Amino acid sequence: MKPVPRGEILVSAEQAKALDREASSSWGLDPFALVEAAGRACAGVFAGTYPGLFLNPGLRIAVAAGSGNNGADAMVMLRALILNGHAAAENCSLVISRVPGETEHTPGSEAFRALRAMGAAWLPWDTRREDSGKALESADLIIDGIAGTGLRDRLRGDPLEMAGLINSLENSFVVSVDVPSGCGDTREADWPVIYASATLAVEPVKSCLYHPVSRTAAGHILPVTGIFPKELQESHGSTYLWDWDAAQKIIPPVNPDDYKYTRGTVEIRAGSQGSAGAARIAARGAQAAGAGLVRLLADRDLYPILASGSGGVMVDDGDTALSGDGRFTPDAMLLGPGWGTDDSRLPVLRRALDAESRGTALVLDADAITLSRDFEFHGSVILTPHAGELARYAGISKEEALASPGTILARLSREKKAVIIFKSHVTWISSPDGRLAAVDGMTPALAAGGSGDLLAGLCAGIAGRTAKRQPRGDLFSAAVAAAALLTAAGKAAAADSGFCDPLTIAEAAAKLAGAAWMGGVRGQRHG
Ligand SMILES: NC(=O)C1=CN([C@@H]2O[C@H](COP(=O)(O)OP(=O)(O)OC[C@H]3O[C@@H](n4cnc5c(N)ncnc54)[C@H](OP(=O)(O)O)[C@@H]3O)[C@@H](O)[C@H]2O)[C@@H](O)CC1
Ligand SMILES: Nc1ncnc2c1ncn2[C@@H]1O[C@H](COP(=O)(O)OP(=O)(O)O)[C@@H](O)[C@H]1O
Repeated sequence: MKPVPRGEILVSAEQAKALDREASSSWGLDPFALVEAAGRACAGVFAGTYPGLFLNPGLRIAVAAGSGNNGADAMVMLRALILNGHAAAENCSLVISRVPGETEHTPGSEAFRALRAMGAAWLPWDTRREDSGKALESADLIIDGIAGTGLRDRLRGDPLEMAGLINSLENSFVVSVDVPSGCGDTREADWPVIYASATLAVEPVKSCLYHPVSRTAAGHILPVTGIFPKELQESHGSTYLWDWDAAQKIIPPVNPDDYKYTRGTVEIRAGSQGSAGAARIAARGAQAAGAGLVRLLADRDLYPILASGSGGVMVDDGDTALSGDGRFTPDAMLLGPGWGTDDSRLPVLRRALDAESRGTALVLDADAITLSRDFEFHGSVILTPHAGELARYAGISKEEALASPGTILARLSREKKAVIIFKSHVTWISSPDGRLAAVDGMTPALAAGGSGDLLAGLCAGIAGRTAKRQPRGDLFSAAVAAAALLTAAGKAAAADSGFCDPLTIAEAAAKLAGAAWMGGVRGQRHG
């Protein structure tokens, strides 16, 4: 049987703890074995990713360790770096929040004793603060193991002071183990956190790393694998991290014998005075995602502008044209990019929702999200809010949305019977059936007006294409693929053209989507 394409599993701290318990009771992996495996794997991944750091024979490394297993992981990592010849024990120090008692037998106490025996300096933060500070200040590399998934509430006390000092050091490389200390499932924007250069994300990767509010603290996220059996992780995770490589596989390619009507048809209502560009970008997005026909219904005063140079998009006068009165009934509709929130839009919205109740995929973006707030959906809607729009729509603050996207979206998707794409520098996607996904963004090329219009178009294009194959098909997959495609296109366009306009990003998306969904299907029909 072919494996189902999947992203990477993301878990909450609770799920990680449940996994640890099961690993111990059913797989013979006790905490000592897990810490040993995690710490060694962290050393391997880190040394493999940053070989240049270890060219310095006098490299000074300091571990900042709390009293839990996160600190133990960090100490085992240091021990492995020393044993593998990456650092000399006499150049290494341990800054610890608590000295383990002589009779204590925990993964942390054992790792501490091993390093002490190897000759690493050790400094308790509370009684030797000045020396501890000097050890951290003079380190080229700081390994942060102050607190991981055992964090309760916001950082306080000695760990907070240690984190404050580490954040003030500009010239050292800081690598956090598992999560940057201070980062947790409930972290809010003003909670202190270590800002790491890189984070060794011990599998299963913790979802809080991808909460928009904490993502920048994690720096370069490096997955550390080979610790838990895959089956065990699968049974504890419910959220997946998708990138374009994985996401393109969940959408079927076009068929060699497809015709424009069978490749998926899309109808778009977008643009108003002052934002005609949004309509053009959205329409190009739908084409770039592979739709066979795209029809744009624009306000009468914009119609002549948009119709000229429409590049294959069928542009019509939206004041008189009705949905489905062209040559095709759309497989997917998109309402909203640059549309305005005037009440005169409501009859069109009502008709679109009527079509949605009969199974037509409906993407509601920007102004259409605001307009549809009090309407009921029927399972075929995709909403694409950014933080401000989500906050208004759900009656919460922007900060809440950015801090706890999973919880908020899961509830809202279920209540509204809609797939939701929550856009920010990390994009989160939820489905009414409980599925959750994140797409890492961190692509500043997309932080420019028009990227959201492009996403809406890509989304409608993919939804139209898949709806043609399977009426009432999986809109969640379409949404995940669209978000992953936008990010990949943003990166590709930035690499080629630097700061570029959304139509250039649309061209990059068309290239990626074409390579994924048009190649390699010779002699084979799909769907
Ligand atoms: N399956 C996995 O994911 C695996 C997980 N593994 C690893 O175990 C880690 C979890 O270890 P854990 O449960 O022992 O707790 P941990 O993160 O070390 O935190 C405890 C420390 O934090 C401190 N502290 C807490 N709250 C605080 C606050 N508000 N403000 C200040 N301090 C606070 C607390 O202080 P204390 O309460 O002692 O004063 C103590 O020092 C996990 O992240 C991963 O690295 C791997 O080894 C194997 C596989
Ligand atoms: N720094 C970033 N990294 C990754 N993606 C980003 C970043 N900034 C913005 N984006 C993406 O760009 C799009 C912007 O959408 P939106 O704010 O609606 O823009 P507009 O309304 O101007 O089209 C979203 O898909 C968002 O996820």
